[in-house]
Amino acid sequence: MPMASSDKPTRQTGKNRAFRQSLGHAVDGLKALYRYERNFRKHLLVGSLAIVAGVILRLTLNEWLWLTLAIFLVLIAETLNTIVEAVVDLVVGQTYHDLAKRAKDVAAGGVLLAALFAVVVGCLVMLPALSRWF
Ligand SMILES: Nc1ncnc2c1ncn2[C@@H]1O[C@H](COP(=O)(O)OP(=O)(O)OP(=O)(O)O)[C@@H](O)[C@H]1O
Repeated sequence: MPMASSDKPTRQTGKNRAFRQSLGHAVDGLKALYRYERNFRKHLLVGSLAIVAGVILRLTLNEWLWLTLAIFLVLIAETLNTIVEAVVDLVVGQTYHDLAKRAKDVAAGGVLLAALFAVVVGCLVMLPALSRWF
């Protein structure tokens, strides 16, 4: 999905000079993810619900580690997918290209792998926690 090219009104193309400036651009990246990527918002919502469930079910430290790893892996995979989509669109625009399709499909496959891992972790963590709760 093409993103707007005017996200950065400053139009900076050179290196960042300060940590605060780098951090600002990283936060802009997260805002763009949230604003333009529907799947990122969905994964963020599911991850947040899993955290609420984890608090209610009083997960152990070990369970929290696995759960947060799974949540962040999905969000990072979605970030990489968005990068690939943006770069492919930048290079080929609306033109069909087999390599563009491969790049986008592989990036989407990476998100699917991370999501499957999250489902496995969710089941392995939540089921024992649920059985402790009842
Ligand atoms: N330039 C292109 N050339 C060939 N195939 C393309 C091209 N652009 C997109 N596609 C195909 O269309 C699919 C959807 O591409 P699109 O850029 O719309 O992703 P998207 O729907 O935003 O993905 P996501 O669901 O991850 O947000 C890609 O996975 C790919 O198979």
